[in-house]
Amino acid sequence: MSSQSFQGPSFKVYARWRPLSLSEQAGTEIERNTLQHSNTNMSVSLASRPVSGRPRSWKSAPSFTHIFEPEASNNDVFETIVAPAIPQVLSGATCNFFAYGHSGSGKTHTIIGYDYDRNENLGLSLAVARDLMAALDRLNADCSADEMGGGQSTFGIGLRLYELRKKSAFDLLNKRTECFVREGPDGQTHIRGQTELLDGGKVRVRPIVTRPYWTLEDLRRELLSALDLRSTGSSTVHDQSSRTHAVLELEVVNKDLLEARDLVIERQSELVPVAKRATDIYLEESMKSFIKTPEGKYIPNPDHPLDQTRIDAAEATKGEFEARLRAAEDHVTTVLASRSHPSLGGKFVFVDLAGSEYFDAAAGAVGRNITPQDRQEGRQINSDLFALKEVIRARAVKQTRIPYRSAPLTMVLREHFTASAESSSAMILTISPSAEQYTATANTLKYGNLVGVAGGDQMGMAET
Ligand SMILES: Nc1ncnc2c1ncn2[C@@H]1O[C@H](COP(=O)(O)OP(=O)(O)OP(=O)(O)O)[C@@H](O)[C@H]1O
Repeated sequence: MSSQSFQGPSFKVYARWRPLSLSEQAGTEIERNTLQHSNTNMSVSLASRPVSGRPRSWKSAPSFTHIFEPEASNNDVFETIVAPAIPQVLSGATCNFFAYGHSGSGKTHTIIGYDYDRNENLGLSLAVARDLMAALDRLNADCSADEMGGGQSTFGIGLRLYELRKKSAFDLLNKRTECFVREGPDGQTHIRGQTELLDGGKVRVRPIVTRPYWTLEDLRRELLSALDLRSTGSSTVHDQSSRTHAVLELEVVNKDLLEARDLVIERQSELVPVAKRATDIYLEESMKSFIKTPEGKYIPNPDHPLDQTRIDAAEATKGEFEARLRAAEDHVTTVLASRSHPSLGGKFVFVDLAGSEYFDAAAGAVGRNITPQDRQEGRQINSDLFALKEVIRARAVKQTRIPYRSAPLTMVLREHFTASAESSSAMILTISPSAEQYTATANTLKYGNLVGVAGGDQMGMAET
């Protein structure tokens, strides 16, 4: 397997043929041909000549950085696509990897894997967790002796794992608690859980949970048990899991960073009752200080002039709590900026994208009636995938306005795309060579081709 280097910030698209499954081996295979172009990209052409029905064929642009044959192991894919990004993450960058393919095409096999005992078979996320943890162990060993053994600066991996479905995120590290994707007044997207009422009128809204791990064994055990919570179990087109995008984040953290972020949540919860009290006082004073005349007009109330001092005092208290929140937010920035090592905050993000084939009656993939809810979910998934492609295109051509707000998926991905100037992203298309899966395979490659053309080196793409 030739190893290619991960070059710069452009968006790369890879395709991975899986082997025929036992049940598919009796049937025919898609005729396929891969062509290496001088711009180092590859194109693929497909044909299917069914015994009955009309023959079909399709040819891509040279939009694929590499196409893996069915014999490629998970380790081959890891070494080619993900391992070269480890130094970037260790220098604080965010690297994103998307898996896209129809049900049963090998997304879980690629991202998580099914055999955890052999290095060769580990999925990309577990393999990178292994190498990242080993690199962090080496960094920790370089730290001063008093920081060892769970010290404030000791590096570990912060894991976040959730499923996105429409505007909701289900937190798999927190019993699948439903969280909501919203844009805050600061223009940033926040994924926040249910509101908790605490003593003293405090209101806490927790973000998606980040669980820190200091050993690979702990991370692996918890990750696998959290994955059991993914919507339904079996690998069929009826899977709920096919209708959600699963997001898995591995971030370099230390206790300083985690505590600084916890303090922001604490300060936010303290601010809520104080801000509410300031609003209540303003409304109360405004209502008391005016009376309605028999003609229906509002005039100042001579018995209760507006108590501006009371309003100002409540606003001043609110201002103090807002300043405390800003200080906590600034502290997070300071922790990241004053990091003893640039790794802190570096991140791998894996996104297992929902496919739209479930809803494509024409593909013949659906074994039951499509309900209006199915259709609505299908439209949402299609609009997420379209929005993702458009974001990738806008970034590639350095458009001033990137349409992150077009869909919940891109709203959530925005922080990962913009986390660091050096961020790198790639998409891995998983495809089946079985002729029975021709439509689904061609649809996957067509989407990847659009993404590759949209996000690739424009000069290179022009060459066909
Ligand atoms: N490259 C591969 N090499 C060997 N086996 C593979 C490969 N890709 C997939 N498989 C096998 O094919 C089956 C289906 O793969 P997998 O569960 O990863 O599909 P999926 O795309 O995640 O499906 P779903 O979306 O329904 O969850 C599994 O038994 C898996 O081990």
